[in-house]
Amino acid sequence: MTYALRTHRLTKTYKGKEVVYDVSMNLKKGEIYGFLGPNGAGKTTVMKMITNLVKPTAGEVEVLGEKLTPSSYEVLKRMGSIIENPIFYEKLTARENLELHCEYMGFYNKNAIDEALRLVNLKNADRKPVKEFSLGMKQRLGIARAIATKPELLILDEPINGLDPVGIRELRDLFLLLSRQYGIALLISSHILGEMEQIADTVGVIRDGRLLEEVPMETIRGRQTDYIELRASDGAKAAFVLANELKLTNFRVMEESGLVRIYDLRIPQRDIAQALILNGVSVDSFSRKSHSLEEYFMGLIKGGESDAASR
Ligand SMILES: Nc1ncnc2c1ncn2[C@@H]1O[C@H](COP(=O)(O)OP(=O)(O)OP(=O)(O)O)[C@@H](O)[C@H]1O
Repeated sequence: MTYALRTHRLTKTYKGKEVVYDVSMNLKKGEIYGFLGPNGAGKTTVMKMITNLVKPTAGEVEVLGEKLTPSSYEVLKRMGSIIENPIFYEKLTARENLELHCEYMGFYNKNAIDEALRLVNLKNADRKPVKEFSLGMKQRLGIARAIATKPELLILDEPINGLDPVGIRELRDLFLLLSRQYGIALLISSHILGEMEQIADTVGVIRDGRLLEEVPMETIRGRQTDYIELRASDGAKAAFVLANELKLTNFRVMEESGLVRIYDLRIPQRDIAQALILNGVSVDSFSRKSHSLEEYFMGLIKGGESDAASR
């Protein structure tokens, strides 16, 4: 197996406090890795260590098979990144910003700049000064800058933050294109789980500086369970009908106000609705659902919290 990026027991301590502890991540070539965690979990610190902006207290980073050292200039050229908000020369145009960056990186190639602007859909805006750009355009320009030097690995810290739904969709399509057509591996941090669910191949969940889990999306999908969710006028009464009239055991009343989830899908929805109504329970909504990444993630985070509380 060839990896684009691996970290081995990466640890960072600030003033005696471990903000990242023992993080071992494995990002395969060409894949999209969703790096998920709540605010303050340590995502940016991990990414700064990966890009050599911060020195690890302990542990190692391996980029494209090479161990990172303070003088790893060559391998770092094969990696593009946006950590925190990308900063540009505001008075210069998109193209001028990219030209300066490529020259600085020792990689000047007009075609690569054209292609990067085209890929992020800024070809028509390339003569505008950056100060006239929207947040979404700036994010896309940041990505154009990161890919103009043809990297094999991209590190993107919360690229979706603050974007509207259209901006998010554009970036999602771009990430898929970069990974699937250009074979670039992407490490993308986010706390917007729904977005990662749609594009990630692997998900790593970090909380309190610790990597709680690293798992292929396929495995999470395999764990998903379908259920019927209904909102009844009376949760307790609905439970009584489900247990006694329909002989169901695998269901849960989520809220006393009447939100019920039924995991046993053998009885048709129509029969369930009928039994409830005949027994004086009205049903406001009825739908078939499945556990999303959001619920999986919340389960992990909450599991952590209750462990901590019981310690
Ligand atoms: N230079 C520093 N000195 C001291 N503490 C720091 C420093 N940088 C980060 N921290 C702390 O490390 C923890 C992790 O921060 P980090 O920015 O890595 O989290 P994050 O997951 O990226 O969160 P966010 O999404 O809010 O940026 C936080 O408690 C933060 O206050």
